[in-house]
Amino acid sequence: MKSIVIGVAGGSGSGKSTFTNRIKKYFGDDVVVLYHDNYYRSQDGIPFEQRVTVNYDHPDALETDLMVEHLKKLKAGESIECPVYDFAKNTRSSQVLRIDPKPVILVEGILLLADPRVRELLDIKVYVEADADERILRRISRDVEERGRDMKGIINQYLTTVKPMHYLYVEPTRAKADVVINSGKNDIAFDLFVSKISQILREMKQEGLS
Ligand SMILES: Nc1ncnc2c1ncn2[C@@H]1O[C@H](COP(=O)(O)OP(=O)(O)O)[C@@H](O)[C@H]1O
Ligand SMILES: Nc1ccn([C@@H]2O[C@H](COP(=O)(O)O)[C@@H](O)[C@H]2O)c(=O)n1
Repeated sequence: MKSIVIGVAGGSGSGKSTFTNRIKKYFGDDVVVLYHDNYYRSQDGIPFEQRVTVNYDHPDALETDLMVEHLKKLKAGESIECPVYDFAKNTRSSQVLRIDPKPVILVEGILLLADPRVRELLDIKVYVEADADERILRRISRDVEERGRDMKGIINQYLTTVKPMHYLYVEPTRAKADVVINSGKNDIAFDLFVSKISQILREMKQEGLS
């Protein structure tokens, strides 16, 4: 099976998942999503109090080697067993997720475009942009509602690591993108991607490649 791989990067809270999930919902079984977040390193060896002090916005916090290996396998038509990250515990859960290859592979993550090995595997590179104040406001709601965090911790993490790492590692990768979209809820960008992906799927089906 031949696949097209689309990478979606951008700051935390920019709307990457919103955009990616909308594409996934539209195309259903033709699309698989690989979340770089699931490749955050296991912290089982250190106590919880120490886990909350880790810099999760530095490239070293992620096991990108494993994601690159998995992405290569998916591209080669092989299934993978993806780790599943538990944000409330700041470590990997005991679950793994079997992911089967599909004609469209979406890969999503803040630091996706920071790694040349990942960039090399992407056919289309997208950067989702949003103002810093909107990103932090969205992150506060999301982290409280879905990631088991409190305000004090969110603010401290934002000021000590999230913000400085964003300007050091995430924002510079905007220049590596083929397409920069303003907000994950951008209907024009969504329509353009639907039409591009539909065209690619049609060509793959005509050539008998998917
Ligand atoms: N353009 C937008 N307007 C309002 N809320 C948004 C917008 N984009 C995303 N959100 C909300 O912000 C939160 C974070 O968005 P998400 O897509 O998960 O960001 P990311 O994956 O980049 O961290 C979600 O609750 C989402 O519904
Ligand atoms: N244990 C962890 C691991 C990561 N984070 C934060 O997640 C952010 C990336 O995910 P998005 O869905 O927001 O793109 C990143 O900014 C890390 O700070 C965390 O808080 N805890």
